Amino acid sequence: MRVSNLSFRYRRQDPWVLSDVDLTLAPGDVVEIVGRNGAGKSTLLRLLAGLLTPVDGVIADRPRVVGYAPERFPAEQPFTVAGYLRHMAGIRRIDPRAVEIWAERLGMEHLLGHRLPDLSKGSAHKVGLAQALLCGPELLILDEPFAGLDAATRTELPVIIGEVAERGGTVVLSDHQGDLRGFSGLRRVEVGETTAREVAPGPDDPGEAEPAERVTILEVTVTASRARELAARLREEGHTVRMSEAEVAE
Ligand SMILES: Nc1ncnc2c1ncn2[C@@H]1O[C@H](COP(=O)(O)OP(=O)(O)OP(=O)(O)O)[C@@H](O)[C@H]1O
Repeated sequence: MRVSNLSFRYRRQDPWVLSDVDLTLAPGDVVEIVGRNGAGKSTLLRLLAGLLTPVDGVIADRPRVVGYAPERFPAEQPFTVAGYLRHMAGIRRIDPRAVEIWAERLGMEHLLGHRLPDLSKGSAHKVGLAQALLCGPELLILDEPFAGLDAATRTELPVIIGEVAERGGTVVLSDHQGDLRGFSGLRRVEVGETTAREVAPGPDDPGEAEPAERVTILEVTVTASRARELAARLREEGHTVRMSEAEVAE
């Protein structure tokens, strides 16, 4: 995906938020957008997601399936969590049973029957994350995804991000709290003074000097009835687990 000479302002009389931005994002990239408050991080994320249109310049080769989780999920909607997520799955032609799988993964199965407007801030935020992840995004855009998350989900989210990247997806996110610092291979793009430029990884990042421990993929065949329990146990131990489509359909 290539961003060329991108410029954007919200209204004709407004100052430019971004001007002449060039950026290349490759499959498997995980890119953190950094910058001070008001620098234009959310604006750039919305442009990348295709929710805003550049005033000048182009965004080419955007992947087909885009998942976007906003900084603040609009919870004032007349749905239950399950109703909303199933509806989103329907729009995206996803097996609705994937809703339960993501709900479990994000620790929100107990919320499926709750009404969206009644959710706490953190729970509403999880619904925003779930709808972005449901579609199996090739481009995943997350605006402050760690904000307000409980400890278990804060630990799980980098694993999920790693899985999306591992299967060739591109992940772009803002992360004020620094939860992704130390993520191996993390690229960083700084937004400020209307420009966006690649900057070196922060001091906590392992970068190239300290390669991540070698990993291997182990395929395990297990009866469908035991799959979820085993997957949960392996995830608790910190492993990345991906289940086959057959299990999603169980
Ligand atoms: N809908 C909008 N209409 C007009 N101006 C906007 C709109 N949204 C954002 N802006 C302006 O665009 C600029 C960039 O805002 P943006 O939200 O992208 O910054 P940010 O880096 O994400 O900030 P923060 O770190 O506080 O979330 C700011 O000056 C903001 O006031």
